[in-house]
This record gives sequence, structure tokens and C-alpha cells, in this order.
Amino acid sequence: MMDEHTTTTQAAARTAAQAAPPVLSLRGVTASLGARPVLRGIDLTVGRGEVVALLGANGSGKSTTVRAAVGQVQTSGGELELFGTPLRRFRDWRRVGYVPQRSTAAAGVPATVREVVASGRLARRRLGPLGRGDRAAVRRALELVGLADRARDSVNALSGGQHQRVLIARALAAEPELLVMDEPLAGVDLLSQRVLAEALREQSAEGVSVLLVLHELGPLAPLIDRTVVLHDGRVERVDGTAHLHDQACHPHAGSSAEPTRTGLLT
Ligand SMILES: Nc1ncnc2c1ncn2[C@@H]1O[C@H](COP(=O)(O)OP(=O)(O)OP(=O)(O)O)[C@@H](O)[C@H]1O
Repeated sequence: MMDEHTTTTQAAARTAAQAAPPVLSLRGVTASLGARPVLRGIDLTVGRGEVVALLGANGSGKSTTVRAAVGQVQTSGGELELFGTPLRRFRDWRRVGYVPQRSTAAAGVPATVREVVASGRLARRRLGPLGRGDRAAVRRALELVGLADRARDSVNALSGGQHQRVLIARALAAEPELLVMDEPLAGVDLLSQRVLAEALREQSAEGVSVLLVLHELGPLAPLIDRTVVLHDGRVERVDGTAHLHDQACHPHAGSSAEPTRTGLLT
């Protein structure tokens, strides 16, 4: 029979272990789309406050990985946890902000920039008038992406880059702890890229964790803690910050260098 001391020690150890589980953890995750196995055993961890970039050739499984992470693609094997909770039991979706691959969901709708961004608050609340906290979060999200002065404009009047900024602001308005973005810089003008890099830097400084699908690191390079390169549904290599300095703009340039190969990425 356990004495009181043992029980207390075990409880303390359990509490410590639970204190900071990774924000996102995939272990041996597999998934198929139709009959095609697309994820063939993905290991990936995003720690609290970390910024992780997913890289890899077209079709390597980057989008499918992040869609699995946000519960939009059903996995067929492995373990996937959000904030230490298995995906099948995870309900706290307001903690996760997801910006899908270039989407025009809001275009063509007679909505203003502010209305689209405010819809991001629906992750936290029921439909209805915005409260003071909601309004402040929407204002802050618009400021973060540099669109505060366009709040009343129709989203249809925006450029592609500005449109993407609106979609990112919509995710930020929910004040997520984990931000997942699929190719946020694709087709985005240079000014918007810089604004987004700055917005991400601020989010990261506040402790928000970020998982990004990218084709190249570009202006986001200084923010990234780790890159994970996928190949054919598996993790091919992982690089930490030191290695990144050598190849800030050429994520694939160092493939002949000594790679960090790992099964479980922690
Ligand atoms: N709905 C689908 N049904 C069947 N196969 C699919 C489906 N969606 C994607 N695939 C295939 O799954 C593989 C992985 O796709 P995924 O979009 O995850 O790759 P990716 O690395 O994000 O590529 P890209 O950089 O082109 O976006 C690709 O070969 C793709 O053709």
C-alpha cells in the first residue's frame, strides 16, 4: 500500500509533467486521402511559444499534416495530442487558430474587413452583439495586421495580400494559444509579408505557439525556431535555429549537410 509521502510525490511529479505538455504532438501519425496513404508516420512536436515551419516539396503532405492537427483530416493511426489532450477528446478549439491555404471564403460576401475579423470571435462566443472584450480583440487583431484603417472597407476591395491579412486577423481575433497557418505568404506582396512577419513576431513574443507551412522562409526566417522537412508523407529532416542562419532564404540548400534525423521530435 502506498504511504502518504509516495502519493504526494507522485502527485507532484504528475502535476509537473502536466504543467507544460507540448502544445501539439504527433507521434507516428498516418492518414489516407481516398485510397492514397498521404501521411506515413509523422512525428512532430510544437512546444509552448515555439515557431515551427513545415517545409517540403509539393505533395509531401504538409497541408494534410496541419489539417490533421486541427481535426479536419481523420488520422488512421498514431497519436495526436493538442495541449496534452488526445485529439478525439479535445474540445477547446478556441485555443487553436487555423488559417487555411489561400482561401477566398470571405470574398464575394458583402462584408466589411471588421465583420470578417469579428467572425473570428465566434470561436469563443455565441452569435450576437460584440462585448467590450470582443471589440478590443478585433481592434487589436486589425492593428496587428496593419488594417485598422481599412476596418470599414468591403473585403472585396482588398488586394490578395490584404485579404490574407484579414484571414490571419480573423484567426488572431480569437486570441489562440496555437496558430496554425498554411502557406500564409503565398502570393502575398512584399509589404504584406513584412507586416505579417511583424505580427507573428509580436504573437510569438507573447507566448503564442505557431506552426506554419511554408515554401520558403523569406522574411519569417528570423522568427523560426525549427524547420521540419517532409518528404512523401514522412519527416525527412529537422533543423534547429543554428542551422537556419546559414540558409535563411534557401530552406532546401543544406540538404547535403549533416541532417538532424530523428524519430520522435522533441
Ligand atoms: N482529397 C484528396 N484526395 C486524394 N488525394 C489527395 C487529396 N488531397 C491531397 N491529396 C494528395 O495528397 C498528397 C499530399 O497533399 P498535401 O496537400 O498534404 O501536400 P502539400 O505538401 O501540402 O503540397 P502543396 O505544397 O502542393 O500544397 C498529394 O499527393 C495530393 O495529391
